Amino acid sequence: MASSDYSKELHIALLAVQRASILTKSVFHSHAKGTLDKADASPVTIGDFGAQALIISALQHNFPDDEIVAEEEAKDLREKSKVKQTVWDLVQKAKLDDASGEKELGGAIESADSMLDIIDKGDSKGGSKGRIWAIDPIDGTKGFLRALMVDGDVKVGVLGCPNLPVDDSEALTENIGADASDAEGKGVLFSAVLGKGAASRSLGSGALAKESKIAMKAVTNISDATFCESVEAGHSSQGDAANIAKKLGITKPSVRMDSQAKYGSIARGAGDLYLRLPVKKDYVEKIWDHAAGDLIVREAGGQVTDVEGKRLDFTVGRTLQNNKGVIAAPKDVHGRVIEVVREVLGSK
Ligand SMILES: Nc1ncnc2c1ncn2[C@@H]1O[C@H](COP(=O)(O)O)[C@@H](OP(=O)(O)O)[C@H]1O
Ligand SMILES: [Mg+2]
Ligand SMILES: [Mg+2]
Ligand SMILES: [Mg+2]
Repeated sequence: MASSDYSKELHIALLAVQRASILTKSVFHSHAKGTLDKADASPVTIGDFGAQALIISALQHNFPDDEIVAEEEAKDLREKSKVKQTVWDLVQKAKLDDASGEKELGGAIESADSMLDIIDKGDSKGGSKGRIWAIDPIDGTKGFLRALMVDGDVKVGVLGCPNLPVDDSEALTENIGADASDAEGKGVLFSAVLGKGAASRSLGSGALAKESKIAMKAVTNISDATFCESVEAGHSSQGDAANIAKKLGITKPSVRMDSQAKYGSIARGAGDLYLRLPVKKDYVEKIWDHAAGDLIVREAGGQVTDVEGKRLDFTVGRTLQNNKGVIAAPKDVHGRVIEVVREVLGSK
């Protein structure tokens, strides 16, 4: 039975991210060598399917009664046997260096067909009752996210960021996009448990590394703040962000970064604000893009809301249909940021 302090959930989620990152690294490396057939499916898609299968298999082994909301579905794989085989080959090879960790995750998946069924176990409708995991097998091409919600509250959040340095003094000096290199020695895992603070550790491929507590940086003068936003202009309005920054007196250029690495970066004080400003009126954010980041930033001393200042509501299904955009900032300055966000968005 699951423990009440969520230590087992955290441990399994962390190990599962490490195992999934072994697979995604191998996808990116084989793609670089041109061994994957791009005409069949993009390497990112292959990585997404494989990572989702590995993660759900680990969660099911440990928490068989939990529901899972995951981004991908196996439909396309069922129709394309060649891609299915490619994913299956990758999944069979992705193992932790550490045999005891591999055992804790339930070991290998039985067959290619059971892999497809496992991928489709991520089809929960979500909601406000019971234990539900939210999973993004690969986010913004190279991050990983998982979070456990219980009765609509995020209790455990884990983010894997293979392209962020473990030491935050190096972070936010450059824009980190989809093509950032996957150099050895890089990679960080962020995590949080509700009420117990946030931590980071290096992302490895076997037993878990030792964690260090993280906290947001205090912002005494908001004009000195650094803000992050999406690399993709279609995901967050960079024009609105520039206007908001200007009104706050911010002169530093924004740091553009893929994935929920933005949440992890501000949570450890490498950067201060995360602005995600709606581009399309009808786009609804997905819970797997935000559940872990929301908890990690709040446990590091921040506040996370939508553009109107409402907390993100994870209880209404697979999407955040009650929210628009995301504004994350240290608690003390969050209210001021929202004021300016409303001014700028309201005057459009
Ligand atoms: N029009 C849109 N507005 C906001 N987010 C969008 C979007 N279209 C896609 N996304 C989401 O943005 C995520 C990446 O976020 P970011 O821009 O911060 O890197 C994508 O995750 P996936 O890459 O997992 O599909 C996707 O879910
Ligand atoms: Mg996607
Ligand atoms: Mg995503
Ligand atoms: Mg994804």
